[in-house]
Amino acid sequence: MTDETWGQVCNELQKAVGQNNYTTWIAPLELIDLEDGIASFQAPTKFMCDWVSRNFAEPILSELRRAGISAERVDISVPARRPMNGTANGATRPAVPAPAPAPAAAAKLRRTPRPDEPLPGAPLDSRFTFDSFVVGKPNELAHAAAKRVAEGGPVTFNPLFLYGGVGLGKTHLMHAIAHDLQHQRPDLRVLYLSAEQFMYRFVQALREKQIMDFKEMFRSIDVLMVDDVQFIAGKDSTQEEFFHTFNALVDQGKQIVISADRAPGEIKDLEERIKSRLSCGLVVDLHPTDYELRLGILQTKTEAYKVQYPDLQIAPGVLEFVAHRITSNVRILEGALTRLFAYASLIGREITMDLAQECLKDQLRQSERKVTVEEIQRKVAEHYNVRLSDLVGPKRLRAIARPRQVAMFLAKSLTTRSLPDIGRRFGGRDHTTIMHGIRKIEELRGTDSQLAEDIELLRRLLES
Ligand SMILES: Nc1ncnc2c1ncn2[C@@H]1O[C@H](COP(=O)(O)OP(=O)(O)OP(=O)(O)O)[C@@H](O)[C@H]1O
Repeated sequence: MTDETWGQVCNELQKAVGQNNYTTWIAPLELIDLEDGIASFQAPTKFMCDWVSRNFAEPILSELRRAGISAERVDISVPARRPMNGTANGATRPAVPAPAPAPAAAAKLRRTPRPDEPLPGAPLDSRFTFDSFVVGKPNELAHAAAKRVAEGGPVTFNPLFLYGGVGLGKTHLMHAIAHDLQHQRPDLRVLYLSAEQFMYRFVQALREKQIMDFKEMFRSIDVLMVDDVQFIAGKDSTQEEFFHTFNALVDQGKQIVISADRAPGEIKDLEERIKSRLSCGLVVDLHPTDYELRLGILQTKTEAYKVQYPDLQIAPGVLEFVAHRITSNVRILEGALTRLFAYASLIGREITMDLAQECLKDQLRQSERKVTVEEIQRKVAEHYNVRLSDLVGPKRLRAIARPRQVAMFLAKSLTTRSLPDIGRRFGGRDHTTIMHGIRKIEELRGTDSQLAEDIELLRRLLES
């Protein structure tokens, strides 16, 4: 392949993967060879080699093919280094030594990274923008805080700590911040990476004796975003380095955004000093989705699908049904919608309620509540600070009777147990007593907002 053809392939790749990804991941590659359908490249580091192989091999192959080059496989390696003490720990060596890079390339690979070089973070998902993020009660604070950071103005809270369960939009918001900053403040050096990648790069820098480069690179960043920070818990030297990086950046007034699956204080095996540093800024919880947010997300994504499948009709009530029944997280909700559209387009039928039930039966079964009456009793007793034995016992004091009725109400609405069955689990009460308890709560819920809140909170706790 001529340099000119490779240049054209690069131009196309730039369009396909985006400027940022291209500069960070593709530009540093050195094309070494193209033989027997194998396109061989060298990458400056092992990390880069793994990342590009995993994420960019496909686009490279398809652009090569579009340029008329028959390529079956992309092979990326790092330049062979002379082992310091025999072979590296059990590492297998390639059967054929990797070709030596051209002198210019070798010089490039050994050069110490300078602060003005592109940052080796993780690629950003172009779909994760503020425009595509649906805002509702459970995520409005997180969204507002992320928007503030994305303006790139003076740092008002540091760090911004976003936490919440799986698939609730933490990564989406972080990518959205990075996209906006790239657009509005191209002068800022923004780095997004997962805590796992932070560790990987740190360990690699230690191994390659490039720890000063590592420190210098991380301290040159204006906005650092680290996803899933719980990953570094229990990893002592990574935590130590993270702590120093964090402090150095905060001292320089640089913005930090962190995400985790739980609040800083609740991350097990994370050093106390890190917990307290992480709690210093704004800590925001992404709550589990509620019905309105799920419906909003489904409606927004359906609009996009209608462009893709203009002939498909969706019957009234289907989105409401899905929003009602699939409550686990947004990733699963999105998966259900994708499946629905793909299925309907394959069989060429309107998306009706029947079709949705048929097509999503596995997802619906999985999300069926499996909460037990005993669990409900335990949680209610905890919440109202009464003894479990009292909750199911005979005492008639209001302070116990009311929580008992709440537990009966939740048992009826969250399980499939019959009234006599529930009665048996409440100390052998008659089914009419259970019915009376449920009615009482239904009635009070309309007038007593505290009670309504308690029930909503308990329901969420039990369903999460
Ligand atoms: N409010 C929202 N509006 C639109 N899409 C959303 C919203 N919340 C989440 N999503 C989508 O749900 C999927 C999962 O979100 P994301 O990857 O950000 O979750 P996460 O909180 O980082 O979870 P994890 O901890 O598992 O990585 C993504 O496709 C994302 O675009």
